[in-house]
Amino acid sequence: MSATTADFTPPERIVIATRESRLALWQAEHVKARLESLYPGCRVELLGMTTRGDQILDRPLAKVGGKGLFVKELEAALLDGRADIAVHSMKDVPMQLTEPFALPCISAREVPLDAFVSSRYESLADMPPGAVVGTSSLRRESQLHAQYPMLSVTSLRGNLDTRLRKLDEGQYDAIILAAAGLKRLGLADRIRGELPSEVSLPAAGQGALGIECLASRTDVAAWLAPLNDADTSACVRAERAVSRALAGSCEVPLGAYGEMRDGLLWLRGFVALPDGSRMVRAEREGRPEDCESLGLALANDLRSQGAEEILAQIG
Ligand SMILES: NCc1[nH]cc(CCC(=O)O)c1CC(=O)O
Repeated sequence: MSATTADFTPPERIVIATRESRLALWQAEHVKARLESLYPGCRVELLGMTTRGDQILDRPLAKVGGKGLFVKELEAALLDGRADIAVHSMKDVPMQLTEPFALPCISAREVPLDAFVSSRYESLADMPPGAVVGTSSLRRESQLHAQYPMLSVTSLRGNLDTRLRKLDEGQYDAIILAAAGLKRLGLADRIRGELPSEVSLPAAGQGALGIECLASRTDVAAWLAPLNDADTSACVRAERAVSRALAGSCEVPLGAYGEMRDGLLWLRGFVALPDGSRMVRAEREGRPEDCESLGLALANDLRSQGAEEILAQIG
């Protein structure tokens, strides 16, 4: 049977809106290559854009308006038809998408774990008291404080290259980054070790790519369908439901991580104070079809242990 049926016409041209950081461009090129191999006759073009988020990357995101800053300009290009799709790290996509937009595709996840990067030390356990660990998120910070109270945890900003440069200049003894980003940029050799999820529970969506388009573009959703990974999609949707229910898109010390285990989705989450002095955790297992309600149930488990009080203190 031909690929062309009454309700499916293969694309002739697809324009991908992307941020221009090295990581964003890698991700857009990756999706471009996959679309080109799926649809050999199709021209796939990148539309690079600098977002407001990129201009202020060295300042704490929570102070300047949150993660939405990285997607707004890309969404503007979808709205006015300059682009058909936008490729995102799922971790950077606001938990609540606004009305005309949809995320029809979440592709197979790269390693979701955080990575320990250091030229001085082998591992967190190897670091002496007072050694300085740089991290860009309250989620990592709170977990480090809770488990390695004798280390000095300080903030680390900038894109991946900037963060590695700051480490190499000696401003930190070690830094924690998402392993997926390092691998995508060919920097896997910088990873001294991946932190197990028991040590650093990942952020909702970490390691997964999502493709956004206008909800009205059912043609685009059909083109993207083969790139969707059902397991990753269920896990990430469950993780985002936890985060959405508790915190929206704000930068808070919250982790949510789903894994498929014997056909079931095993979901874990936590909420903590940045200094790690209080932390609530929960886990649940459920059917992947029920991913959203599983996430909401886990958020309720965390609430019943005081998650909202903790978040209010950070407020
Ligand atoms: N917040 C920045 C960001 N967004 C996505 C990644 C890494 C790749 C991914 O998680 O998919 C990173 C870097 C990091 O957290 O170290």
